[in-house]
Amino acid sequence: MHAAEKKVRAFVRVKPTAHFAQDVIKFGPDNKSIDIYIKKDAKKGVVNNKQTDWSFKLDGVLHNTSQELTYETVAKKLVSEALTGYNGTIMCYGQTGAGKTYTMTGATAEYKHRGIIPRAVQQVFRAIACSVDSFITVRISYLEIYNETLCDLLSTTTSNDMQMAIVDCPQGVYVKGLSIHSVSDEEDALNLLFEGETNRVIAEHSLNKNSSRSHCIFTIYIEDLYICINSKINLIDLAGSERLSKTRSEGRVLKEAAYINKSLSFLEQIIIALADPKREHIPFRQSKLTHVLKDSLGGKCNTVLVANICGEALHVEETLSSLRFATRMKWITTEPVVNVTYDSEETVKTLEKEISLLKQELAMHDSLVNRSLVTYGPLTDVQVAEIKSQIHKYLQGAIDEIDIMNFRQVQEVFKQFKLIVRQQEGEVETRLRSKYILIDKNDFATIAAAQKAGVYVGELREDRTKSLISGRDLAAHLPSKSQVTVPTKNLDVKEKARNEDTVKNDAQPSKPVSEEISQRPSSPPSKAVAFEQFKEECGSEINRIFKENKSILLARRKRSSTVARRINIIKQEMEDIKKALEAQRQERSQQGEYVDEKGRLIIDEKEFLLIMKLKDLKEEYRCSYAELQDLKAEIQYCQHLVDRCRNKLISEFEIWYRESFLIPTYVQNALKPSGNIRPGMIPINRVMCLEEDEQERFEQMQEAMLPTGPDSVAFYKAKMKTDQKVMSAGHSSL
Ligand SMILES: Nc1ncnc2c1ncn2[C@@H]1O[C@H](COP(=O)(O)OP(=O)(O)OP(=O)(O)O)[C@@H](O)[C@H]1O
Repeated sequence: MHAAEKKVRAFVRVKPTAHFAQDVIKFGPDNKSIDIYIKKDAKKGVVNNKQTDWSFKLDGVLHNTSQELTYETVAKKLVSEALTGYNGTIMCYGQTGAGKTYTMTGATAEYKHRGIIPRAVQQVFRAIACSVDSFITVRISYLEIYNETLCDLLSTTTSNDMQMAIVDCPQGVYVKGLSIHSVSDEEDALNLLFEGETNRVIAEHSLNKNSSRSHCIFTIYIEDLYICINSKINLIDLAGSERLSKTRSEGRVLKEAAYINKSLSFLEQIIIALADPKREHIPFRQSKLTHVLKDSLGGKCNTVLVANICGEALHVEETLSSLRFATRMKWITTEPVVNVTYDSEETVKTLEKEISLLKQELAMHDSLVNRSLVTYGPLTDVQVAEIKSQIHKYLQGAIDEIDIMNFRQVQEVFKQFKLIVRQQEGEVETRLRSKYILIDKNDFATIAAAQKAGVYVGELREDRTKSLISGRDLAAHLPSKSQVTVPTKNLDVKEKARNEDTVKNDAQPSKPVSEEISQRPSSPPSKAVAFEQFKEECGSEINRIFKENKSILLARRKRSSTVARRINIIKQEMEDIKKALEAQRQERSQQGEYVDEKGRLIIDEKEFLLIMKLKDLKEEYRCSYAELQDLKAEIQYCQHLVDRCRNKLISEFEIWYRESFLIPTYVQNALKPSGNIRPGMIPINRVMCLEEDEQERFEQMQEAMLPTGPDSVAFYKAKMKTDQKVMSAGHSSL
């Protein structure tokens, strides 16, 4: 991809102070230039050639500028370009205490004062939330360079001296051994930021007790798998740049200051070298800092520098040094390019070559098996129409097979079948809708109303979120008491039982939930007592159906044992008749048998009657046996319904009991009819956790009361989690 040349952008941010040296520091009206005036040193005598005033031109002067405006000016564009595949680097440079960390991370106690990193994280996740067809992954790393040692601020292993090294590779520089963490949302990313912050090595320093003596690089890696681009945003908080003499350091702090000075002066050298187009070799490897920043400074990256300065006259030397550094940075040119995960042009070429080879291979294969008419290109309209007609013939039974020609044709055949299935599904649904009313399965109120009115409510298997109510118009059916409630066969007893129960039900309407809440006893009643109450009130409908099914089952069982008894009697009677017939036959054979002119045996009337009786009994036996079989099937079916009703009754009772007597009042409020949670929707474990979990309650309260609105929730949640971790680490170390 062709890269357009760009300059590094440099801004200066002035830390607010009550003692601003207005005679020394002057801002230009364009808000881009800054002039420094130093009075001539009288001690140096009349001949004093030392320069006393300087003028610097930058991309912007941020004086008395809010964190928000600073972000808008410095970072917003760079972050949005990172989302389109450009690497970006933002660096804060300046003396200790000048506001680098404030600019980069910000004050973590207050959302309004958050710095560039949390805002960049928010911008990235907002962009992800807004994009419809992207598949973006975000990962985070946090590196610290302290005394020329690489340190992983987010290391998950206990020993941090795992071999970390800066590695140059064709894709750029990376730190081997640095942990990179996937994050799914803003809060996740902020958790890592705050965790890293607490891990930063803090050294005591005579200028600022909490001065950071290390360089920190927070990196956001973005990868869009959908459009195959990736990028990273390096957000760098450099160590204080003050000169050694001024720090009055000693011992370890002196050593730290020496390292810092060395790496920053190497950084300065690199910047001078980069700004010189004639320079061929840039000594990036001189220090860890410059090596890590190789991509960000001289590379294909958008780079922004913020020089943080103090406004007091006392710090004018450091201010001058920082402004010089910023001006030099502005000379550097970069060539930002989109990082494509793979070279699409090259891939297309390779694939085209492969396709043409495969086509040749196929043609050769076809000619070997004498298949000369096969084509492998996309199907024409005529070919698609031919396939359609074949499928219709196949479905009508006119043909038994569809000829398979090639893979495209097979795909088209499946596509056409799918279309036909969809079309038929649509027709079936239209037919169902003309006969039934579909209601949402979770719309318990409507379902309960329908059931109460005796309307059969079934479930559509294809779409389990819908329930099915028979009848064209629910309103028309609700008052009707004659609808079937349970999907049984024509069971005669159910009608009467239901009508009786429905009348009872109508006389005892369920109490509204809010009323129940207000009447809640101080301690929960025993389950046995509560169960009776439940059956009378909320569970009356399911209890009614349960009782109804049970009575049907009992009736069927009674009938079944009557029929079984009758079968046994018939069997006994048949045995007796068979014996009597046998005796008759023996008697006949002893007395001599008579036959008619056609040679058929003649029997007496008694024997004839016995045979007829046996025939009737056999028929009765057959019918009773068939009825018994039917009854057995019905009993099994009814038993199944009774079991289901019993289970439902018990499970609904359990939910009702917990929600009525065990859930805390503030959750009860959410369960009120006006609340967005309906009874039975909250898993009880979670509800009980809520009661125990003060933490979560606190979070809820925070969400409701945050002064800066819902945007700040992720920030405060992450902050709170980090504080808790620190506190618990503190407790455990006590
Ligand atoms: N623009 C600003 N507005 C308000 N307060 C600021 C601003 N800049 C810095 N501060 C405050 O000044 C103090 C020092 O700032 P900060 O810690 O950011 O300095 P630093 O340059 O990062 O120092 P170090 O080199 O030690 O990391 C902090 O208390 C910070 O809140």
